[in-house]
Amino acid sequence: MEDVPSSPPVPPGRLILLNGASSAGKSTLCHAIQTRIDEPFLQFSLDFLMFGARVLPRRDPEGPFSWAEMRPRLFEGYYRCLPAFLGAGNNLVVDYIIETPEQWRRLVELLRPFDVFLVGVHCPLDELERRERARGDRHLGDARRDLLTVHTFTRYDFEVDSRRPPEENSERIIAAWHLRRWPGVLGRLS
Ligand SMILES: Nc1ncnc2c1ncn2[C@@H]1O[C@H](COP(=O)(O)OP(=O)(O)OP(=O)(O)O)[C@@H](O)[C@H]1O
Repeated sequence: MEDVPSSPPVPPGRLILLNGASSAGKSTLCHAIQTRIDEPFLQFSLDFLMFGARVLPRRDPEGPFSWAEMRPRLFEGYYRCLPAFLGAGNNLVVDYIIETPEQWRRLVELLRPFDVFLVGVHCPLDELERRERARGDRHLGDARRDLLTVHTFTRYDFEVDSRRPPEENSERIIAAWHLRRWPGVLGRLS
């Protein structure tokens, strides 16, 4: 029987993962990276499932669905998408707010085999709260709550001060990404 020609194997995609408090400017930075970097990166944010595209049904306190029940399933589903996209050869630029050690452990477990560049996005509380108020689409107090813990779970491959313009920070992140060492911080975690 003749061999059926198969496609050459696709190398896994690379991940640039931005962690910082709500309103730190992560999504803005993801977009700035995407538009400047010299190869395609898909932006894939948990926000796309939470705030857009009618993925979630109603979740006001009176129901009819229990957000407390749905939340861990939604998050776990999102986490599992990341290695799926990377394994299929897609580069990803992702923003995330690490909230608990369990979340971080799960992400490390799923992402350890991949080339991950971990970026801490820092912003002081007064500026976070100014942005939070100006946006009007975020719950006031989320940024303050996040800031207490978000940077306590891991070290980073690179860090930025998000008071700097996103154009400047994205250029710095891209330059550092090109010079990254292997494995990165996430890959060196046990
Ligand atoms: N460097 C910056 N200087 C001033 N404002 C900024 C800067 N970066 C982002 N912003 C503004 O801050 C707000 C929040 O930005 P963005 O949506 O990127 O934050 P985020 O970290 O992704 O937030 P969330 O996690 O809540 O989705 C937006 O109104 C954005 O225009």
